[in-house]
Amino acid sequence: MKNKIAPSILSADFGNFARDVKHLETAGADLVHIDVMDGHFVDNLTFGAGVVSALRSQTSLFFDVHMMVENPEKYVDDFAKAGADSMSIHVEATNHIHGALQKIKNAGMKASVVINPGTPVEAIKTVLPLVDMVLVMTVNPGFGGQKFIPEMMDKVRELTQIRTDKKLNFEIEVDGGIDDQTIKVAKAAGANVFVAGSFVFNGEVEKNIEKLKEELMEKL
Ligand SMILES: O=C(CO)[C@H](O)[C@H](O)COP(=O)(O)O
Repeated sequence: MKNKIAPSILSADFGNFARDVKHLETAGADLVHIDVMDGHFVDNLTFGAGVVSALRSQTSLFFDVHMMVENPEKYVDDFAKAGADSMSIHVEATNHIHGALQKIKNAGMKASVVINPGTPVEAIKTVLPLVDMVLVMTVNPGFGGQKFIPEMMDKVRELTQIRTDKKLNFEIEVDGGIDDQTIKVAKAAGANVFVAGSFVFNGEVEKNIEKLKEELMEKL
C-alpha cells in the first residue's frame, strides 16, 4: 500500500490556519489530518464542520477528519457537506459503530474506525470488511506532543495479518508521537498512513515532511 504522510493541523498556527493548510500541498503532504474534539470524548476542544468548510477552498488535498467526539454519527452529513473526504470515528464513542460507518459511506466519504490505546483489535473485528482504513492511536487522544506508545505495534501487526488472511483492503494509519524514528517502527509493523503534528510543524514544514519520507524509503 502507498505510504502517506498526513500532517495533523492540530499543531498548525491557528492564527494563520488557512495559510498553513494551503502550504501543506507544496510542502509534500499526502493528506490533511483534521482533529475534531468535543471536550467530552477528550479533554480538549478544537473545531467543527464550519472550519473544515472554510479550509476546503485552500487546498485540493484529501481531508482526513478524525472525530474525537461522542456520538459522531450525528455530524456525518455536516462534515460531508463541508468537504471532508474521509471520517474516522472511535469505536469507544458510539453504541452503533456498524451503522455509523455505513452512514459515512452512504454520505459519499471513506469510512475509518479508530481504536484508543486501551482498546483491543477484537473490538473492531466485525466492522473490518466495511472500512477503508483503521486508525490505531499511538497516544491517548486529546493533545499533540505526546510520546509514541510502542506496544501499539502489536495491534498494527495483528491488523496486517487479519487483512491478509481475510483478503481485505483497509489502510492502517497511526497517530501520535510520530517522528523520524517512530515512523520506521510503525512502517515495519505494517502501517502505511502516518499522522504527524508536532514533528511536521515544529520548524520548516517542507524539510520535516521530506525527512519523514526519506526515513520511509530507508531499508529497515
Ligand atoms: O489525534 C491527535 C491527538 O489526539 C493528534 O493528531 C496527534 O496527537 C498528533 O500529534 P503529535 O504528532 O504531536 O503527537
